[in-house]
Amino acid sequence: MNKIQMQGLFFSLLAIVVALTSMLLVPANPTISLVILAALIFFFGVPHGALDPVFAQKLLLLKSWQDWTKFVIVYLALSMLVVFIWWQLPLFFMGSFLLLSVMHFSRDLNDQVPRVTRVLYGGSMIFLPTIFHFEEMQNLFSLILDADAGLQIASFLHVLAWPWLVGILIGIYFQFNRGWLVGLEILAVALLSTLASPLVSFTLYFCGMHSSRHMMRTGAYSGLNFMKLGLVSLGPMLGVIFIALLAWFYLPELPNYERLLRLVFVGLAALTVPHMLLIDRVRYQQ
Ligand SMILES: CC1=C(/C=C/C(C)=C/C=C/C(C)=C/C=C/C=C(C)/C=C/C=C(C)/C=C/C2=C(C)CCCC2(C)C)C(C)(C)CCC1
Ligand SMILES: [Fe+2]
Repeated sequence: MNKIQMQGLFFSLLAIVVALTSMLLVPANPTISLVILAALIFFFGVPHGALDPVFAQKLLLLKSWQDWTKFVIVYLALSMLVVFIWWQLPLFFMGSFLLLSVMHFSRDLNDQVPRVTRVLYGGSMIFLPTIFHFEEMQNLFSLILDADAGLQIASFLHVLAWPWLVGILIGIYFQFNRGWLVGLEILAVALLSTLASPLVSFTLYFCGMHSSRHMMRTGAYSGLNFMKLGLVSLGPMLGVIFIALLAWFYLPELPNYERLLRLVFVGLAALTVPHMLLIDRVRYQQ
């Protein structure tokens, strides 16, 4: 079993345990839970994007400091454009963000898995929570956008959730026949997103699967060891802290829960666009 397979196995077992025990957990104070989840996302999820310079250097052939400056400006401009769209066209913003996320998450699985199964896997984090946690999902989307848009998005996801579940169960069945471990990974993500509360399931998936796997692949792609990858990510992580502090003060005066929720999800959406544009190219050139 190679390192990626071990990561997949470890994540799957943890996700299944969390999914099955999540019903027994007593609901905690929402603001404190959100602070803990946001910290986990920051320390274990965001660093996978902070490694984007590794890909940028190889793919865009960045050499001089002028090249790097241009890269940083374009990256920041794309992120700012996303924030502008959230502000002006909330429904369009969320629809596109969710669609891009499905495509982005589907790349956790390797190319040997049929595309339709990968897409079903990538969307499970987004569609399946509306089956048993509709109200919580509606509430979260309403806080990030507004009450109207929140209801529309959650209802749309809810309509597709059952067919999505049936589709993914069929995908899991076929995948188990091809290779049990990938089948187990898909099953774990499907169980986690259906049963656990949406923010817990997203955080565990994002840190334990999406981000961990991407960081391991980045190590293999670049040949850099853990220490060197840490050094590469330091600059972008400091950049993110700086931008997050600025954003916190510019966000309108809202209750802390709402403010933090917006910071996390609008922030992730803003970073997703340049991050995806870069990571997509890696796929095509490999
Ligand atoms: C390099 C660079 C940098 C940095 C960067 C970074 C650090 C990145 C990162 C990136 C990242 C980090 C990415 C991420 C992604 C993410 C995603 C893709 C997500 C998704 C999500 C979702 C889809 C969700 C959903 C939901 C909601 C919204 C609500 C509730 C429920 C749920 C959960 C379902 C800077 C800017 C400094 C500068 C320039 C250069
Ligand atoms: Fe990513």
